Amino acid sequence: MLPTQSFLQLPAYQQLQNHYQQIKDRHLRDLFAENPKRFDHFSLRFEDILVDFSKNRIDNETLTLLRRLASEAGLSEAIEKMFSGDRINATENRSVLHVALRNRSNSPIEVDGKDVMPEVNVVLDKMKSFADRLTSGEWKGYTGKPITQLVNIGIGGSDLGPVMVTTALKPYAVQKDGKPQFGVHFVSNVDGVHIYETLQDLDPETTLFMIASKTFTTQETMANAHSARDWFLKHAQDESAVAKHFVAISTNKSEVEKFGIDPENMFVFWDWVGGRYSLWSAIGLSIACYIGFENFAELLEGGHAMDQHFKNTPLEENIPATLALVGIWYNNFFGAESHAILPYDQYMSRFAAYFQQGDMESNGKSVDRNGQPAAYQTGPVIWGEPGTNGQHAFYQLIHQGTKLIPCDFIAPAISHRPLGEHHNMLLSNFFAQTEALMNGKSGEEVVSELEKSGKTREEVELLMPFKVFSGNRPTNSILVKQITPRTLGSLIALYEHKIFTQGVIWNIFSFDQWGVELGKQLANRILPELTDNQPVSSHDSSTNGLINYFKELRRS
Ligand SMILES: O=P(O)(O)OC[C@H]1O[C@H](O)[C@@H](O)[C@@H](O)[C@@H]1O
Repeated sequence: MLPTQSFLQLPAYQQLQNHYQQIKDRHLRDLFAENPKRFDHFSLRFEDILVDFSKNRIDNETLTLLRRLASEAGLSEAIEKMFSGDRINATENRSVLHVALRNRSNSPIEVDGKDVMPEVNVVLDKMKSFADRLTSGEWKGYTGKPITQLVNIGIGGSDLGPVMVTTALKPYAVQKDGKPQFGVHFVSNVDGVHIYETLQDLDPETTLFMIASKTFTTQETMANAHSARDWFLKHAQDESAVAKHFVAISTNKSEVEKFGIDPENMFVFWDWVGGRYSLWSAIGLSIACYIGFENFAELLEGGHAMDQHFKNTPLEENIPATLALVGIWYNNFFGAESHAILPYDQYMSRFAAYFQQGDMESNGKSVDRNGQPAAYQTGPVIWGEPGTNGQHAFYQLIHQGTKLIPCDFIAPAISHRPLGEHHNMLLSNFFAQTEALMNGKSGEEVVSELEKSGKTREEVELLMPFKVFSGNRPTNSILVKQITPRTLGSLIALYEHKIFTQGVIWNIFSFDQWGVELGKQLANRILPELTDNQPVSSHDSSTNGLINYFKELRRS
């Protein structure tokens, strides 16, 4: 690995620190008053997606310096390396090519001198033909009935993407008799409750399990897959029936065979696809079956279009880079520790959860690419819920709490389920929230409001401080025409590239995830200790105490 320059040593970092001193006390209200064209200057469009980042505590100088930071960190070289198959995931010695999975131009992308596109296309064709056979009813269960229920068994990257996309694109589900043709279910947690509850309403004759695991060794997924197989065989009583009801999605052929899944029913992907970037690969099989392959291809198209934008657009107009830089501004200069993603679309209810993995597993790192401790903040805590639910839960803290929480508000102009005034009501909240967060409400405004409502002078004085909103709380607004497969593909890719850009600037490796290993190792060590009721003494006093109390409780 070549030594890389620390984030803190980038010349623009120092300049930004000085600039921060000038801007930190400026109020967004004043920035807007000074520049009536602020929206025009600080918003970007991509197809029908509008990204308004004008309600941020930035001016032209901020953006100039942030862009300089990106250039000094070598962002364009890094983009070039990713797209050309360089092994940028250095700690695992792997290329990072989710962009190849959605490379609809089909231009060659090489890993070690070999174009990966032909094999990508072979798998896409296999997915298409499988989805078509399920939909047409040609693929039948062991008693000759067509499949009606799909169960994806996977966790992390082999679960969250398909969950999020099938939820977001439910209006595109393949229809039969006026209803989605397939029920789609996701089992991830090793808690037996998850598989138990899922199987309750399923009929083994019409259920198809997709065992999704890059490694095919993940404890949770293997446990759930074996329980599903046991449940299935209890009914089918015939091993040969498994082939009609279990398919595998993995990079690990030998483990798939060991499990007993016919290699014919295996959909492969490659080590250059990171788990949290894998919904575009065969991991998206449940998506392709549920919404139909044409719509899945549209999702890929949308992702590809955003890839082209990211790769070919100068920093001044580059949407993922701009959102990344604005995020760095708060994370590293204002000291913001978290970032909220707030979709005003019920179908997008899992979007924030999806990017909890996407962002936090990628950029939750404290060692830089030189192997040195990163003496600065890296990835933020990502969280969020759909609007308007969040408003009645945690927005209090965003509006009046002591923490600065930059937020992304996302909304479609057109609802898939227009119903009376619902969508206008939803969108009025979307617009109102970012306005309120920006402007706040001053002491004078509160006093005049209270006086108008007939409060006494004493009451006004008492209440005033609690009703003041300081405002100056930053937001991005992302407004799209409608959440279509293409738009969703672009939005996902937008966030992926935002994460990538931030990782480059923080000089960290965004595509490994060593931090998930230790807990797994220790759980494997503890599991055999739980088989009997003998007290344990091999751990620290807290862990011993907990294990021993657990044994006592289950015995009594
Ligand atoms: O697909 P697999 O191999 O079952 O891994 C599932 C998940 O395991 C770990 O938590 C991490 O490595 C994740 O990135 C991954 O998505």
